Amino acid sequence: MDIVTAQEMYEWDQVAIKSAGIEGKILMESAGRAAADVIERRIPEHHKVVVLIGAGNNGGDGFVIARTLLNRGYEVEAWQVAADEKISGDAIVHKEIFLASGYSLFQLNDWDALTQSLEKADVIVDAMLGIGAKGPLRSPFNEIVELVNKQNSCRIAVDLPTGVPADEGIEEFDGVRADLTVVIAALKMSAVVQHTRPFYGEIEMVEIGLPVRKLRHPERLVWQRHDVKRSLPERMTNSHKGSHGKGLMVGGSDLMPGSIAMSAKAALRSGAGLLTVATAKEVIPSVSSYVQEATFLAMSETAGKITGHIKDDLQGFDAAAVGMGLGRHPEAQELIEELLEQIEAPLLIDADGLFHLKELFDKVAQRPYPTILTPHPGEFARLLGKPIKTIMQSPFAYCRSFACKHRVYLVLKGPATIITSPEGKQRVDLTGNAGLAKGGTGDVLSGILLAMVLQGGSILDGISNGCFIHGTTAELLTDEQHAMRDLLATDVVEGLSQTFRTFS
Ligand SMILES: NC(=O)C1=CN([C@@H]2O[C@H](COP(=O)(O)OP(=O)(O)OC[C@H]3O[C@@H](n4cnc5c(N)ncnc54)[C@H](OP(=O)(O)O)[C@@H]3O)[C@@H](O)[C@H]2O)[C@@H](O)CC1
Ligand SMILES: [K+]
Repeated sequence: MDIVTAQEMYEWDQVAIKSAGIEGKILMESAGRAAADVIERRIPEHHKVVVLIGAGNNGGDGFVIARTLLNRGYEVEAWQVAADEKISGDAIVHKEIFLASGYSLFQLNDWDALTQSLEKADVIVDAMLGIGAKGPLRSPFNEIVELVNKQNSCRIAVDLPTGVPADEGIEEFDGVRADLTVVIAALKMSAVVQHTRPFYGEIEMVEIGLPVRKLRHPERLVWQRHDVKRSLPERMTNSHKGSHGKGLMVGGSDLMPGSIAMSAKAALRSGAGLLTVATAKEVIPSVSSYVQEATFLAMSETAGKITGHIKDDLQGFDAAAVGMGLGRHPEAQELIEELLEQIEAPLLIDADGLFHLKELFDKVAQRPYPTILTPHPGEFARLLGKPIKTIMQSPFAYCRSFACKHRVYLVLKGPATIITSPEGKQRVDLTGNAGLAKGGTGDVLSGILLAMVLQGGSILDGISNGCFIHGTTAELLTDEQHAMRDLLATDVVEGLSQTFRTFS
């Protein structure tokens, strides 16, 4: 599923009109009818529907929705909330069809009448503004949005909730708080950005007949189950442990032995062939009691933290991960530096491994092998030297410029995890739930990602699949055995087999 900016959506529109000869009014008819189908499926026949119609093409969709629902016998009041002379483009055509079909249109001459109508409505359809909204809402839209948000009715937005910007990066706005948004043709960026996402409510996308093969796809999409099915490497029946990669995991300390233990177990549960855990000597017994399948490399330590250099040969590994439970002591920086220089394979850096990374950016960019960074927003903010709030208002832009500049794969973790390649391709993983908001789940994710990288295929597909599998496991577990409150990172490790079975 593509994620587009308003500009990209307008370009698609032009391709449809100019290259494929699909007129705008046909697209509008398709959009409106498809949205009406969604609405019809959601509401009982006796429900009273009010459709709020603006002046542009979003309003045009509204005329089609109102007519379609009236044709199908619903009780609908269509309210044109913009002045007649403002109605523009294809919306004029659909207003004429609406009127010529014998239906009456309410106009905003009397606020009391609109208020009463909204108060009586079971469903309010918001077709006032879509991707064409610019700047803070002007009158009467600002007042109407406030009024709509006060009602107890079900609010269904068309394309995007009125007032919500389509793109990222806009902080100040007020918008309709929708229960459901029927998204037209592609997800708009704001649908997955933290501060705008809640305005959308549930999301359902409709297809409107755009010429998909002719469109320039933005290399920014939601990674879905069918993508995982298509790209997850198959396990051959004649494979052996060496066929699935030899991984190295470096981290752990006396006060955080669980991090690396869960990470290692998650890697093995996700298909890693062989795994070596390099950790402080005194930590090995507690890690090995949880992960019997791993081998160990005892690192020299001071006060329970890894301090020494890796003496062993690092050449034989197919991928490595570092940082889980490592600690933030100064010697950790030297260790990371050493791994950046010596690991001749993909290297994933997580958690405490990211703490000193700012000082090592030049080493990261110089690596001729892939580097994968998996920060949460706080860690990413530290890497960028900017406030979390600033970054989370424009996460796509910050992720892309960072990944391209430092030549890394970046996994910005969150309810909408953004995965970016060094070339700037972006995928969003929307799986998972609040059950994952717990200590240790990040370590589990790192283990899964290491295993995915070890098993071959493209790195971008592998880490996208890993994020999907991690989130889906939480969903499966909270659907069946667990509540979000009690779900633990170790449950996710043990639940992985359930998820993998859905892909076999
Ligand atoms: N493939 C496609 O693209 C398809 C698109 N489709 C649909 O078209 C929608 C995009 O339509 P669009 O471009 O006409 O913009 P739209 O959202 O209706 O807004 C424009 C109106 O808003 C007004 N306005 C702006 N800012 C404002 C503010 N702050 N406060 C108040 N008013 C403000 C502006 O007024 P103006 O600034 O011009 O005075 C103008 O009247 C899209 O979301 C989808 O639903 C489908 O039909 C089929 C295919
Ligand atoms: K809308």
